[in-house]
Amino acid sequence: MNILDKIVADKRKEVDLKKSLIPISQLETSVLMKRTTASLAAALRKSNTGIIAEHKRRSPSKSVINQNLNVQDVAKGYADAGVCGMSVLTDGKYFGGSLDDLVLARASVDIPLLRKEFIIDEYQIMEAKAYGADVILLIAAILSREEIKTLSESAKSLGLEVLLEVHNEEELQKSIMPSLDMLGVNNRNLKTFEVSLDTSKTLSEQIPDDFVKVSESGISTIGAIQELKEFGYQGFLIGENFMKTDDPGASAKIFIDGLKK
Ligand SMILES: O=P(O)(O)OC[C@@H](O)[C@@H](O)c1c[nH]c2ccccc12
Repeated sequence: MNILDKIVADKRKEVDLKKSLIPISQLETSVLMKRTTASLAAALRKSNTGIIAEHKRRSPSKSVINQNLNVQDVAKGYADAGVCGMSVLTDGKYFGGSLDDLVLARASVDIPLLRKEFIIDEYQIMEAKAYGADVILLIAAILSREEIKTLSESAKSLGLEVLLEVHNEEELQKSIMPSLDMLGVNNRNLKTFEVSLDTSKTLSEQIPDDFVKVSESGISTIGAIQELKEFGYQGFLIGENFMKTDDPGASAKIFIDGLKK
């Protein structure tokens, strides 16, 4: 079994367990259910820099990245740096994240927050809203077209935006539908962990113009962003490059200031 299949198999068990312990009716009582959400797509469209900065403690590809940070400090640091949005990993087993990280980030900043998770069930979308997300990630590699449709429509009905992630042409072609807001191209193959920015470059022309294009993973230089912009990308998801430092917010600020020059 490849790593992605393993993650998804574990996720199904986790979601089934949580559903039986914390029913949706309970999630609905969160005060965060009633709030108006912020738009990441709009923030990216009007930005010249387009950085979405991620909170990621560890990953299956890199093991430990940084376990010593306080998520609220990271969130405030990213917001002060001028990012368009923040991505918060909520998977525990493989990425060391949690829904607590999301809710703590929500309590600290007003910028758009993306729940970075392996979403396979509408229950997780309810959770995303109840714990303060504005945007959810859907990964085409683990979902059928029908599932992408149901899940994205359910997100939209809660006022959440949808970032759909693809890694190849087949995933892209099966996924295009109006209930998506942003199309992300993951430069990292989630099955092999190979990273190449060429993935974003090759797929860019097949992404219809009505979606905001986001390039994800393996981005560490200003030059890379300048190049990706020429392929029509307006959003850039960066995790490790910031998280590996002692002060991810300060690192993001230096990076964003560099982009403005
Ligand atoms: O740390 P990086 O290489 O800058 O990558 C960030 C982000 O793109 C990556 O964490 C990611 C992209 N898609 C995912 C799906 C699940 C988990 C993680 C991811």
